[in-house]
Amino acid sequence: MLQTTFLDYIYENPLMNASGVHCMTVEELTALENSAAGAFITKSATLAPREGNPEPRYADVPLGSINSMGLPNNGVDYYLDYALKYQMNHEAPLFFSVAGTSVDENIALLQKIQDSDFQGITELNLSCPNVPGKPQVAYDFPLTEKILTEVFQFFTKPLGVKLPPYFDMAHFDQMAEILNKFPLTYVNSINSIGNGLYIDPESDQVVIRPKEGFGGIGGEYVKPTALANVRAFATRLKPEIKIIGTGGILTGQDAYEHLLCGATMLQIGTQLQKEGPAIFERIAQELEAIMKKKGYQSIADFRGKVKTIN
Ligand SMILES: CC(C)(C)CCc1c(C(=O)O)[nH]c(=O)[nH]c1=O
Repeated sequence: MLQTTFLDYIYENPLMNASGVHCMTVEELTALENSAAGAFITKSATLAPREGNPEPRYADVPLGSINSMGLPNNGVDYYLDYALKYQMNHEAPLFFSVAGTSVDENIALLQKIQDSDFQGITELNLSCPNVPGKPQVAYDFPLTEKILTEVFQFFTKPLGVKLPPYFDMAHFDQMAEILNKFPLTYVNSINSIGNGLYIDPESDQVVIRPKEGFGGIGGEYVKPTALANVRAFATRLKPEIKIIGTGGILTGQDAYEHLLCGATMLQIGTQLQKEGPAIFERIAQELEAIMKKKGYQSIADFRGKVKTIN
């Protein structure tokens, strides 16, 4: 009932982890393999391993989470090694995330993947930092177009981009116009809402050490923004660019709403961090129950069919 075709492969369901959550180590990735998740993705990798920011750098809070991890990861070779082993005895394509801390590093990372035997799907995290004083890459439209132009000179494998949220109709239009120029497999929207601040009510203190407590926000807080971004891109991008919906998925109803907005695959971050991989079974069951109640046999029956008020 939840079968989902993505890039010519039929996944059991559209549910997967969001990059960064439960995907840093082989152990965590293996647990996702063994869960009810239809697919899964690795932690955004850089060329060299990175320690990341000093802890505490992640905090669960009542309505979501806040993080300023600083891109801790075991380096691209660690994840490529895992990916090449994984694809030897699994059919379902693995999603592989990369996030260079410079344009050059992004190109080097993708060149490495292009030259490898990796057969899965690559996700370029465009929330990666830019030169100090300039906004993240995905908020720098000319730079985004420059990077994608350079990438598609040599990269021929399936590629998606992970985007931060946008909050202005002109930005949806401008970003979609750029993305429509490239043979992208998908757009993953949204990444955490950048630079939020959470204060502990007991201690009057922020809850993460880096950046004086400023960090990306996930969880319930972000669903309306996530749904808007999914819908905005689903209605602006050429049909061959699919949408992966991420942000604020805690229940089957949240998953259903992302699908109504036009998402094909669904990524879960904060609530996976809170609940563990058992969440995939729960959300799959809740989503199936909603579909049954509404008389749908497949997701294709309602994907993208959110109603407006005419
Ligand atoms: C924010 C960056 C560190 C530039 C990229 C990695 C990342 C992080 C992170 O590793 O801090 N956290 C997120 O919520 N989203 C991300 O894309």
